[in-house]
Amino acid sequence: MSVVEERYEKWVGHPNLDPQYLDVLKAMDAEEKNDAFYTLIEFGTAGMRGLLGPGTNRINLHTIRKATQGFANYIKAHGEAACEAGIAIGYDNRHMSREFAFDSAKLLAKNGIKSYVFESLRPTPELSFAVRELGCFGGIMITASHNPKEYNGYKLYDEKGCQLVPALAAQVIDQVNAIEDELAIDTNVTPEEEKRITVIGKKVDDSYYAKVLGIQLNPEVKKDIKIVFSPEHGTANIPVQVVYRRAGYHCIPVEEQCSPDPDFSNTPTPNPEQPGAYELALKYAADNDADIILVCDPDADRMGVGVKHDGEYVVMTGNQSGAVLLEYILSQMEEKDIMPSNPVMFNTVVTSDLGEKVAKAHGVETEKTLTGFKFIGEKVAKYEKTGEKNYVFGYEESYGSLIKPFVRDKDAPQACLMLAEAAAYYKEKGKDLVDVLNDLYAQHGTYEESQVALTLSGEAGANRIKQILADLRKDAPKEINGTPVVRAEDYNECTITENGETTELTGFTKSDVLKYYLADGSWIAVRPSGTEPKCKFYFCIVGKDKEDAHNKTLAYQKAMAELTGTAE
Ligand SMILES: O=P(O)(O)OC[C@H]1O[C@H](O)[C@H](O)[C@@H](O)[C@@H]1O
Repeated sequence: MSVVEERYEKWVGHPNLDPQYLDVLKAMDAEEKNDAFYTLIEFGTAGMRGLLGPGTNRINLHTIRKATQGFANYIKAHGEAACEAGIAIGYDNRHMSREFAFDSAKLLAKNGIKSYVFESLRPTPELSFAVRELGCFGGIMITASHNPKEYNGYKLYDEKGCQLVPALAAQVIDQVNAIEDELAIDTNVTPEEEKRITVIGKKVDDSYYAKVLGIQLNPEVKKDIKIVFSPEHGTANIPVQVVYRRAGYHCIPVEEQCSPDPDFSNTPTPNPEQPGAYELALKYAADNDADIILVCDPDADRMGVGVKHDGEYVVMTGNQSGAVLLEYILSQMEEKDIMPSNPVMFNTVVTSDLGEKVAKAHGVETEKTLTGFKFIGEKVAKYEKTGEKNYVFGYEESYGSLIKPFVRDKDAPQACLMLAEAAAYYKEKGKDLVDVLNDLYAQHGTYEESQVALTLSGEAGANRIKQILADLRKDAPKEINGTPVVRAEDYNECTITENGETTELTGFTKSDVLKYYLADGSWIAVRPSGTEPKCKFYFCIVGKDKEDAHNKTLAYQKAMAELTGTAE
């Protein structure tokens, strides 16, 4: 019997299989079976994420229990104090999120570990906040963030409110892998054990909202702006609306997308990276003559921005909104003379260079990390301890940013408040946020950042993605679209190749990323997504003007597609 068959038979025949899964298992065809069982679901960029359904490669009660039992063993290995400090647990609006959260709490309770579970859905950043606010040993967030409705996921946090970085995740994974039978784990608790579970809500909310309101740099700014806001059926709804109300901003919610809905019924996609997320908000904006549009992903760690500019709405990329936020924050810090000593800003190796230039112009150093806000969270905690550098901002191209590090993950409620403040501030000066971006281009060069993400699902897709990277390694491009590659970085082999010489690339955990710097100041990077079945190509292209940058982008995109055999 093949491994797939063996695993499948074990699940179908197991007395502990949760009844909801039996019919689905029985109805699987060969391909579905293979996909559900060919591997064991793994931890990626942001924890464990996958399709909902039965199988070892799926998110379901049994794989979640296996992960939680592994986490419980890891907590117990840290002693009684860790079990007493307990784990904060949050969840979003997705199918099974609440069930997974309370099921995990019960399993922790059976293991003698306390937990603090939110009474209803909450943002990922609030969970990160709650970990430290409640003095917990760690946290669990049940969410698949921006993925489609068929997905769910499991993010783990350490006691600093930061998602587990690879070195810590590896310790948990060892514990998880040591569990042989995920179906044997049961979560029935005695009344005595159940006392270890505490339901939390308003008190933590109020502390979090107070902190969010505290980030304002110009609370007295004239709040003469209209904001259309969509939580995309997710967790941002209440927090963002409360924060706006308390701060005095006029926010027009996209009513159809405010109710928590696991099917995301009234939005084509809840992902601010995709145009569909803005469709309804754009209609609201036009009807209400709004100044800005803000949309958050379901777990409220990402924010997408639309801006009315010359009578039209322009949707910004994460690189653009990040650069604008950065410019606003740094310029205000300077103006108010509150820039800390040794200021540092964080972004990632696939974030546009524009941010680094903006930071430099304000005397702020940039440190780059791999993709995954956990790496930024880790640095925040490190520098807070050493006092060596002072955090001023962190963001990624994937629409996530963090203004103040009382949260150690991306925080959309904070970003929504600061973006509104920036819009109001510049409006008083006769500018919109696209004008601010254009000023940055004029000062630092015109950039066009884009991403081509190829969806390659299942085992075959995963292999294809590996092959694309392997082929690029085997036959490294010397030029792309006729422009010489002047430097190549391989984050897996840890090498830099420049002027025919290869040196060591240090400072990063090994990761399957390739980055090519071109003679015209542009760069292109390739990596597999760690949250979705996608191969991502990133383009950061510099041009003489917008048209030039755009034409070059199209040419580079075509050249990369040809080079990797991925042209349609
Ligand atoms: O490119 P991926 O591996 O899919 O990751 C894209 C993004 O996913 C999540 O939102 C993470 O929290 C981010 O830190 C990351 O940038």
